[in-house]
This record gives sequence, structure tokens and C-alpha cells, in this order.
Amino acid sequence: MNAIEVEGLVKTFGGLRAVAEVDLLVPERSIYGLLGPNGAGKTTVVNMISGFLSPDRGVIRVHGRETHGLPPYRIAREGVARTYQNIRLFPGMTVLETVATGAYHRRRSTILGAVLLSRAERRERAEVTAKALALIERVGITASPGALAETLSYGDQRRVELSRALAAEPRVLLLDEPTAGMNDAESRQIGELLLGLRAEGLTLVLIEHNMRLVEEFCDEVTVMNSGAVLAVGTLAACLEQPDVREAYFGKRSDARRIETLRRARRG
Ligand SMILES: Nc1ncnc2c1ncn2[C@@H]1O[C@H](COP(=O)(O)OP(=O)(O)OP(=O)(O)O)[C@@H](O)[C@H]1O
Repeated sequence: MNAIEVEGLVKTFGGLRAVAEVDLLVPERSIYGLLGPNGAGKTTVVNMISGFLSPDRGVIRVHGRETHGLPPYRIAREGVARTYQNIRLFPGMTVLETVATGAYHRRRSTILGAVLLSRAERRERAEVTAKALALIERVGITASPGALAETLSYGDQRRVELSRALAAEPRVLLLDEPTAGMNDAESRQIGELLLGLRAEGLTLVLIEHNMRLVEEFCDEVTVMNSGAVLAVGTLAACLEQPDVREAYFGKRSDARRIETLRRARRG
């Protein structure tokens, strides 16, 4: 069973075909990498899967249900949550409050209950707080839950976003560069967390430039370039494709990193 199926996805901005006939199959309970150089169309694909953009054409299914063109809140109800490449935290909110907002669409109590602060409302708020605190700890946020989220280090802000997405109890989690700005040890911590989440049944799709992380934690990848799919499979298999190396790793710094990885694998 696939968690996500994408067929013939197209998105054009003015004259630019940002996503051109993209197919994507993400198996349930996998950690799936979406790779490619800057401007390849990765974020645009994720924006369409999560409903932030409507495709011009194509089909998107989440756990077998067609979701293309639905608004983000409806797609969230299908169990899809996401984080953003450019961190989006609410100004003036604490870490705890921010993470708790992720749980809001699961809340059962009514508006009247909230206004009157009914017993059910109080119980639910306590449950949400307890859940948020547990997530803050699990994701490894070092700052106090009472600190203003916007004052945190870049890495912790990313973790707050991740915790907020997890608070929605998703079945599919889309992560746009979850380890950007983190060092190797911090990135590995995120990788270990992803393994734990996969073991609990989640499907994880990550846009990631950190090749070590992809190598170590992704089951399979799709490599994009100029809006199209270049290669699908394990990272190792994709890296053997000359057009992938040329497109994705054309830059000298990337090429060096890839060579190191290939040599390490051979060794
Ligand atoms: N809202 C938009 N309006 C116009 N052009 C856009 C818009 N969003 C993305 N694009 C363009 O579409 C192309 C694909 O962008 P996208 O952000 O999906 O790439 P990406 O693979 O995620 O790149 P990066 O790794 O740099 O985030 C780029 O040329 C980008 O400039």
C-alpha cells in the first residue's frame, strides 16, 4: 500500500513549468527522500500534496483517497502534516503554545464549551498540554516550554515546527529541509527520531540536502531536476546515474561530498 501516489503532476508559474509530469509513489511506513538541486520543484510538489497550491493537472492520492485541489485543512484531516523550508512560527507565542496549536483540529470541545471553560474543555486543554510537553521532550527541544518560540536557536525553531506538525497526529509527515542549520550530531538525532516515527506507522517524506542523512535514513528517493523526475530508487542506485550526478551534483562542493560517500560505501 502506498501512502502517497502522484501521477502526471503539473504546475506552471507564468511561463515556468516548475513541476512537469511528475509521478511519485511513497510506500506506507517509509522514510522517503525528495532530492534535487535548488529550483528542481521539490517544494512545489510538497505544496501541492499538502494543498497549499492547486495542481494545474495531475492526480494526488493519500492512502488511496484523491486529494488534489482540496484546501489544506481538508488534506490535514486526511492525516497529512508538514513543516516549512522557511520556518513559520507565530510571533509572541511560547514553545508550548506553538506546539499545542498543532493539535487544534483534533479537538472535540465546542466553541460554547471553550467560552464557558467547561469541565470537558479544561480536561481537553490539559490533555493537549501534556501531549505538547511530551513532544517537546521527544523531539529534543532544549529551550524551556515557556520561552518565546521566535527567540530560540534556528535548530530549536525547526524542532518546534516538527513538534507542532506531530501534535496533529499525522499519518504522513512532509518535512521541508528538517535539518537545515543543524550540525551532524543534531541531524542524526532528527534521523533517529524519524526511525522511531516510522516504527510507529508514520510515513515520512523529506526534502533534504544533507546526503549523509539521506544515505543513512531514507529507504528510497526520487531525484528531480528542472521540474521533472530524473531517478527513483535507493540513493546509491540513483547516484550511479550520470545524469543525476551531473544535474544534482554539478556543483564542485556537492560532487566532492558524493565522491566521499561512494568511496566510503565501496570501502
Ligand atoms: N509562487 C511561485 N511563483 C513563481 N515561481 C515560483 C513559485 N514557487 C516556486 N517557483 C519557481 O518554481 C521553481 C521550483 O521551485 P521550488 O521551490 O519548488 O524548488 P525546490 O526544488 O524546492 O528548490 P529549493 O531546494 O531551492 O527549495 C523555481 O524556479 C522557483 O523559482
